[in-house]
Amino acid sequence: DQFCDAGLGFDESTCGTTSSSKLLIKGGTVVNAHHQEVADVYVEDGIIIAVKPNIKVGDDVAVLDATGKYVMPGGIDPHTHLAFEFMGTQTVDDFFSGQAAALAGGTTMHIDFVIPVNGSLSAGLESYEKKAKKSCMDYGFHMAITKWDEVVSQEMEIMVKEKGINSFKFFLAYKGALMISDELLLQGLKKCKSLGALAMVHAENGDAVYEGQERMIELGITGPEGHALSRPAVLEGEATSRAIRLASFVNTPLYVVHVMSIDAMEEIARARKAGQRVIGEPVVSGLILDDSVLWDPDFVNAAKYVMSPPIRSSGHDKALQAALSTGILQLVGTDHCVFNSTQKAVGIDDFRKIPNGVNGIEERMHLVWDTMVESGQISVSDYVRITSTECARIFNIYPKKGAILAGSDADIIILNPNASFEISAKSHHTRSDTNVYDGKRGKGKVEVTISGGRIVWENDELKVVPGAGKYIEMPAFSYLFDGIGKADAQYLSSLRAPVKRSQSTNLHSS
Ligand SMILES: NC(=O)NCCC(=O)O
Ligand SMILES: [Zn+2]
Ligand SMILES: [Zn+2]
Repeated sequence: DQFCDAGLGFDESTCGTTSSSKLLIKGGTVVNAHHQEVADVYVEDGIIIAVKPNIKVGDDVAVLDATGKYVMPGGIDPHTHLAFEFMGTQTVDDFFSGQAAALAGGTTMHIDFVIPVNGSLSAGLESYEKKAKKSCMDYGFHMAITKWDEVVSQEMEIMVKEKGINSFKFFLAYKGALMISDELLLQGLKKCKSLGALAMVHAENGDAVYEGQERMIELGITGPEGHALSRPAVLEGEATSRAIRLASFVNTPLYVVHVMSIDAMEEIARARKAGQRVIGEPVVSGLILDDSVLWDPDFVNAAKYVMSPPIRSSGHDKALQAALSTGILQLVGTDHCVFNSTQKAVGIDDFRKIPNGVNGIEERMHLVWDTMVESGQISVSDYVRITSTECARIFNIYPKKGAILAGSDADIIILNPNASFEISAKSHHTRSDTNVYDGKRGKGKVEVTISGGRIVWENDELKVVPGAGKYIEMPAFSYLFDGIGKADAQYLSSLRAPVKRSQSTNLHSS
């Protein structure tokens, strides 16, 4: 058995496999999204075989003592960008380094966004399949739609029916690059609905953002603060509202990615209250940071926080936390999209050129625990729901993922609520030289990560194997589509009801 250390100087070519295929986790509190109990968890060949008290095993089984600790499903990050070519450069984390960082922080699966090549979905998928060959943990794909024609429409069908992709992202921002029109969004929503695929939106008004950027430059505001000032929350609220209303018009479920503001969150709350199927995904940066950092006189420090939609002023963070704890927002992502300080420095004289994106894949599980559970805002079960189970349900891979149940994949973490964590750009596992959470400390530490039945993180050591990660196909028609057809049928029959008109007295022939 040979493992690979994911630290600096790692040589992917020298790695072998693997650890004991039989594992018993003893005496921990096993937490699922709807239940928790003290029990043992027995794992064989990457699958959970049994969850019950006092499981007896032979000497050939590796035993982990989890007494006094929580045994939970590994995190699933619904929103990442690894090896992403964006704004003239490429993210520093690829499918190996990003996933290694994830495992060190208790995340055992992520869903990344395939970007089409010149609008071609199949070319985009081919390129991401190559990038993902070095994966050391399980992953799935969403796909962006960047242009519209008959070929794209047919390729969407292939992606869903043959390639295991059940979600498509529409960018309403990044004018001149990824941004699409309302006309395309409508076509895309209709196609998603017919395929049982989930439409996702990056909700900012890209035309207005462009206008806001011009304004800032005219005013001579060229630093990172110009990023926040040029794309205020009202533009996120507008695009969120527009996308939600168009999804309502088509009657198809909608997933709003990186909800960063009260404005966007309130649009989601309103729609959900009216019975619409809208999912809201806050990301860790929006939950715990505020935009004061963008005014830091040190460019390197300010630029590392540039992402879109921008991190908002203090108050939005707390409101998003409250929305998460009360079910207005459903799950937490990261939008992990990392550029180092040299890459960010391209925008030293013009904030519009700073590559957009922040880290989070390694930090999400700790920061959500500390912010939401330690503070008393949510229960441990709800923690499992918002970091893992809800994602698995939305993308239709539950209970293979997102649960500690017999038959589920053995993606498991052991979290010690009495230990503490500290985040540092010096010791983190992403390839970036900066970290937007540098210096943050908190309670609750992921002491063990098990991925596909193998212990990959223990005693602060990472042992990962490139190529060990599997592509997880995600079937269409998740629970979000249940009943959509019935609602359509009711609507249609209401339209077909004859209109009773009396003979008009004003119409008479001469
Ligand atoms: N969010 C961000 O700034 N970068 C990644 C691309 C996106 O998700 O919009
Ligand atoms: Zn986005
Ligand atoms: Zn993103």
